[in-house]
Amino acid sequence: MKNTSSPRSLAIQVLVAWHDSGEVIASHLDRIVFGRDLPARDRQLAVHLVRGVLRQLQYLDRVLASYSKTPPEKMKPLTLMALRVGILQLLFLDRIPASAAVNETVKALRQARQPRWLTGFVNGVLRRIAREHQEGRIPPPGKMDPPVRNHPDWLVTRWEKRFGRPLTEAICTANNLEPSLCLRTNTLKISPDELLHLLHRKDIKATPGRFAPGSIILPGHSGAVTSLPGFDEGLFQIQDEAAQLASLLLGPLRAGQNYLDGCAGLGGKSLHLAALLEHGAALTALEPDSRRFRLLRENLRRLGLLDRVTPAQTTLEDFSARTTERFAGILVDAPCSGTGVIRRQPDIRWNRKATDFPRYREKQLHLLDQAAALLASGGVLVYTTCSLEPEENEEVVADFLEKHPQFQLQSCRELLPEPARKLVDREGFFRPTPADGLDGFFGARMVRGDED
Ligand SMILES: C[S@@+](CC[C@H](N)C(=O)[O-])C[C@H]1O[C@@H](n2cnc3c(N)ncnc32)[C@H](O)[C@@H]1O
Repeated sequence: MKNTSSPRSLAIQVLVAWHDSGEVIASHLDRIVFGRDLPARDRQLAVHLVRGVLRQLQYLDRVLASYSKTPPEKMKPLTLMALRVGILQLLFLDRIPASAAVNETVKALRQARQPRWLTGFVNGVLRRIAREHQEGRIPPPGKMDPPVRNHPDWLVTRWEKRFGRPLTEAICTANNLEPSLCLRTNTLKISPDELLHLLHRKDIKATPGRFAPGSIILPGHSGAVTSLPGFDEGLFQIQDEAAQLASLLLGPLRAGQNYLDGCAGLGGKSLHLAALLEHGAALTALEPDSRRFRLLRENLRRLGLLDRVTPAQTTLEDFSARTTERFAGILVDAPCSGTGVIRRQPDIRWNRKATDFPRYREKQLHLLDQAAALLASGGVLVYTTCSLEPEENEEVVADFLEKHPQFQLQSCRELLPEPARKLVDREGFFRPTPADGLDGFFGARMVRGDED
């Protein structure tokens, strides 16, 4: 498709590239939308359209199927994505007039040099859908027969077996809504109350989070996070409350002790752990991926934490092979399928296969084995994922404990503030789901006893 930069065109280009490559949507958004000099409004609309299509994909196709003789699965990706982007605007984006939704979508196809018969077909389908929607004849996803969940059937079936139907429905519903942005206050620089004041002074709607101390929710905020007041000064980081609570599971981070974040990524939890260190305690943060490591360093610098945290670009395996140091606590926030964060990364539901879970499990167990060897006697090992799947969570912990009988499971309950304790199950695992208004997470805390 020719590179044009209207928001509809860009959204269609991103979705086609995602369809053709099978790569995560973020890489295409980075290249096609963020890598371009665009007015902020256009960028926001393009992103909104992409994310909306991914959240409503099955529903959009069900609606489309009733207005087109060619079934959606037989259409060329470009036609299909344009129709999905068009229908999304008609059915979900009230602030866009129907005429603009239709005309601009058709224009994007013309700019992509599509033949007249095709633009005519798309125009006709979208106009009929617009008319029938105005007449109230298109039922919403939950009122379709059968209801549309906008998740692959295999995943819904798997969740229904474990969670039951009501909780599965609640999770799917939450995953189909744009979640609010959540901040973690950098309490080393500002108090949560002062940060709330600062946001309110700029007319930004902000409320304290329900579970994590120092968390702030920005309901309905859709602008760039970099333009929020206090971003450049490092007064906060973006982090869901569930992830904020997960860091607390390693606590308390005692004076004079050394701690390790074995899979630091961009530093979400390292930044938080750094703020929790008691006097003289230190944190080492490992991340092998060069792009992530660069962003980890940038984040540590922005929040003013480079004196508390030593970042190292390496794998846990290489680090373990080189060091003789033993740590009082290690966090393994392992790579995972991410089925708990589908509401923030809506493409995950379409990118995953059931056969992915055993592959992740193997890597997760391997990382825990590596971490175990680096832990001092009496040390704490915290294992977290943003997956809802047992293969990656309690089954990994069970395998690990069987292999390492010197470790004992401890309940996560006591480590969490009162409102968050209900997110811990009977076995002591931390297990929020999107139905709690949080990202889906898993956390286990294990303590190393005497050597065997
Ligand atoms: C779930 S992400 C970490 C997220 C991060 N803790 C946060 O809170 O933002 C997992 C990270 O593990 C890294 N990783 C993958 N293999 C690794 C290994 N062998 N050793 C250490 N880190 C690894 C990945 O590059 C990825 O950034």
